[in-house]
Amino acid sequence: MLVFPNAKLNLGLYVTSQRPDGFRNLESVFVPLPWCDALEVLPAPAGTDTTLTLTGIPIPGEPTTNLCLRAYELLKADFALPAIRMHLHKVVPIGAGLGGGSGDAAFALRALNDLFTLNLSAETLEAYARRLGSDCAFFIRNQPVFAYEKGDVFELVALNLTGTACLVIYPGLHISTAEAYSRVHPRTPRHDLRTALSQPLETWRHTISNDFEEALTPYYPVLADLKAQLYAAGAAYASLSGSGSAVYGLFPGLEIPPQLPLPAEYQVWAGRL
Ligand SMILES: C[C@@](CO)(OP(=O)(O)O)[C@H](O)COP(=O)(O)OP(=O)(O)OC[C@H]1O[C@@H](n2ccc(N)nc2=O)[C@H](O)[C@@H]1O
Ligand SMILES: Nc1ncnc2c1ncn2[C@@H]1O[C@H](COP(=O)(O)OP(=O)(O)O)[C@@H](O)[C@H]1O
Repeated sequence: MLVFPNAKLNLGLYVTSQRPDGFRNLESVFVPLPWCDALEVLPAPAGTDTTLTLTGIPIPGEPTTNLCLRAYELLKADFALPAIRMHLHKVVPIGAGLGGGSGDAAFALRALNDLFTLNLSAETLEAYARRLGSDCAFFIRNQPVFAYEKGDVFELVALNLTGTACLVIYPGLHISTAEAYSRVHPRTPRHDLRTALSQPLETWRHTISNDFEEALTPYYPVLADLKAQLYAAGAAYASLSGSGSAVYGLFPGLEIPPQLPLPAEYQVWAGRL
């Protein structure tokens, strides 16, 4: 079975309070971004062990800690799964605020559910996904949502950005999510995100923000430079995604987003949502 785990963008992100479990409560709207990895999951030939092979962007850490294998181990603890062969071709930048690893994990759960006819509901798959990471559950249903608590409880939002031209720029800075959270001071959101997002997209730049952007820009000034370049190129809205370091711009009036003169080592996704 071949699946294409996509990434996500955060439209607004407010870190609202510290939780007793060490995590933070947040409010954000998550939307799918069609920047995709490729993941193949097959039953292993008889008598062979489970394997994961990797190509594409190198993933830090031992392959045994890869979220795809962790997803398999999680289900295997509860169901009599046979050994499998997995291959992940990594395309989505890592430590970018695009949830690439979380998408892989959720798509691995979904693929295993389908391949071995486990008949698990989306709700049950979300419960497994939550155990792999706060972002993972979003990718089970993979539709625009208002996310709150740890970013793993959702309400559907009536937001349709399908077809909107979008440019995503990853400047090559791997910002660890834990480091990013440690630099943010939780506070009450200045705006109600759902109300702000229900207004025309052109108003968002005055009403919606990402708390990580303010906290991280002093350490990584390139984030502000990229955002300014996106606005100068005509973006109606531009922001850091998640805990960075990817910055995106939305260009609702255009068929395709503009090209920016960026260093060759930056990774860029240009297309329509
Ligand atoms: C910031 C966000 C916003 O969408 O995305 P990314 O920038 O990573 O894509 C998410 O909250 C990232 O979720 P995820 O990447 O799954 O984080 P996890 O693996 O669960 O946690 C990594 C670390 O981040 C911190 N963390 C994460 C989520 C949360 N609600 N509060 C936290 O304090 C904790 O220090 C935790 O140890
Ligand atoms: N399949 C995977 N793809 C990407 N990162 C993975 C994967 N499995 C485990 N990881 C680990 O997860 C961390 C980053 O995850 P990722 O979701 O890309 O971050 P972010 O959401 O901040 O962009 C890295 O430290 C990486 O080692």
